[in-house]
Amino acid sequence: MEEKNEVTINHENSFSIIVTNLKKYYFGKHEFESVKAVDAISFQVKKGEFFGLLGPNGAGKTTTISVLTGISSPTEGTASVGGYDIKSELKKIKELIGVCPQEPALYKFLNGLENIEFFGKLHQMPKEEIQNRAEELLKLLGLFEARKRIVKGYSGGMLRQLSLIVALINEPEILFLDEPTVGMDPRARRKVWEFLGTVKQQKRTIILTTHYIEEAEVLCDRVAIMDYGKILAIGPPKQLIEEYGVKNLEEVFMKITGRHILEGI
Ligand SMILES: Nc1ncnc2c1ncn2[C@@H]1O[C@H](COP(=O)(O)OP(=O)(O)OP(=O)(O)O)[C@@H](O)[C@H]1O
Repeated sequence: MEEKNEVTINHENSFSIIVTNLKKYYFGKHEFESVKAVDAISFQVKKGEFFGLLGPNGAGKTTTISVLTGISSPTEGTASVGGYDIKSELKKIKELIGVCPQEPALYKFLNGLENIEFFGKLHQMPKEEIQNRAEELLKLLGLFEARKRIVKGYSGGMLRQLSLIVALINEPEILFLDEPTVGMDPRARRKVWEFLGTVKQQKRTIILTTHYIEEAEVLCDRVAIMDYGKILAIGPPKQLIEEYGVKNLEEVFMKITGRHILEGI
């Protein structure tokens, strides 16, 4: 049930992301070592949409984000982000996006606020703007009190929250979140969901990867269910649940694959 589209790079169109027949293969020395991490996927994300890539470990979610954000190059296929081509206009794309990677990339020996300031300066933001934005985001995520603590002492959940703030510091039009709540306790997870609800109201486009069913159902306008590099189903959570005549997205996945999403995690 893939959405097929020809990529037409149009900076005024209503799509933030257009992915067409995208492939990312990792080649090993031997055939059996090669992996089709992303295997001919096509989808579009509308401006302002909260779009989820939902699937088990190894489904190809992170690889998809890596290709769309220029961390790795595609084996085949095309994609545009913010109207710019991922192969030839990466510099423009970098100006539009914020990325919250699966492994937070922060400076452990700086405190939380210093980390935010560092990344704000990289974006050439004025000092006062960085301060104001940092304060607002730290308060929204409940990290304000910990802002002057060295990051080395942060818990895994706090590191993810700080990583989220860093990804948002420059007010990106398009936000990529790779498993933003992994390892968080339910309270911290709900706090982040609430926060992301606020971010969504700011009309940003958000692409989230997750293997948490509830996260996809609560946050996403539409989800693409991925497995073994392919998109198996795509649509609004409620619509998919109805279409497959089941109770939740976990059961949609089960109905298609005969497996649980969380199997093996
Ligand atoms: N650099 C790499 N070299 C070889 N294989 C890779 C590489 N990166 C990812 N893979 C493989 O590609 C497939 C997809 O991995 P990917 O990390 O994109 O999945 P995922 O859905 O994000 O899962 P997870 O949530 O566990 O990160 C997996 O089989 C993985 O082992």
